[in-house]
Amino acid sequence: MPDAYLALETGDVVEARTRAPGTAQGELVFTTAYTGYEESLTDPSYEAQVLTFAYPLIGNYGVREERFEDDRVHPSAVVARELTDDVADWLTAEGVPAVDHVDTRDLVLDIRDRGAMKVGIAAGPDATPEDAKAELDTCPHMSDIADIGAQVSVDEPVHYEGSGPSVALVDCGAKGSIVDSLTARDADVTVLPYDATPEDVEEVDPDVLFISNGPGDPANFEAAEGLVEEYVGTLPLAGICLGQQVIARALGGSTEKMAFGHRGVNQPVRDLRTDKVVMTTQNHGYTVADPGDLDVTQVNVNDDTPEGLDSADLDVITRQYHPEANPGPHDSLDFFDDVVDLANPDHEIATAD
Ligand SMILES: NC(=O)CC[C@H](N)C(=O)O
Repeated sequence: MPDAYLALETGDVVEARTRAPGTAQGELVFTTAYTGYEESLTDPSYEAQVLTFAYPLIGNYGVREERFEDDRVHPSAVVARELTDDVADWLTAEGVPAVDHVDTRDLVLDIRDRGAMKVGIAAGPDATPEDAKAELDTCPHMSDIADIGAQVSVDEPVHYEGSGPSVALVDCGAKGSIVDSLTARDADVTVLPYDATPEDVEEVDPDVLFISNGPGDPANFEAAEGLVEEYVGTLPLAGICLGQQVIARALGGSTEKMAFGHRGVNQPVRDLRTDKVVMTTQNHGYTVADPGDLDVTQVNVNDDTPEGLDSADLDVITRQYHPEANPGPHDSLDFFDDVVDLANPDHEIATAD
């Protein structure tokens, strides 16, 4: 007997089994990643989304805090073919609804056909399809969640002492492993709130300004865009995922929503300078449509969307994918060497031509 329901924007109601009770709403997205569920479920970029795992069994190697990217679960609900008790217990304790016994192959095909869509979920002994529909009816469009940055960012600056270059990391929902990747290279990292002002940056007096990943529409991160406009040409700039999108927007470019985005750990990316392909971890639903003053240096092999933007003149390097590789292949960890090297006056940025 089903005791959970997913109300889709298609009008369909999908029956499921409750693994963690509650009601939830959000944008229904899927990841094809077959490992890394702890990292994905604690990735702030998944805020306000309902995460469907395309891989059929999730949780088979337990739940360990040392693999978390943040101190809480970010998707508003979780959908799978089968979730282990470890994951179900964790999500129950976190108060995040989770359902399984769903034909996720079918659901993923729906999302691919229709594009990312809103979903309402009701799970638990008293749940009804009407409860799920009521959640769907009040679910905002992702781009309309204007304060999404406030839901995922630090409130006050946080400092990680290091002997190397100073990096101001604007926290639009930063994954912990981005901080770790910088501190592992001796960077002195100050994490600033998503709405940091130029005065906040001046207090840090960084060598590099870094805009982090984060959830939702990059258009809702105006303060970070303002920092890029303020410091381009004065400070070297770097960005990952939402950071790439914010930097492109600030430098005369634009972003747009994708049909269903890229979420997984085997997205192929071609470097236009070397013609080499690397495998990457991705989690995004928006993309840079116009790179503005930046050069496209890397593209997605599947759909040609920009994966890397650089400018030697403006001193900027960005990636759309997640080079910190938690989870995922380690092919691109050297991006962080390049970020730290931006503080070196003799650094060189190789652009595509
Ligand atoms: N991981 C991210 O930073 C995601 C960026 C943005 N929220 C998107 O969905 O495209």
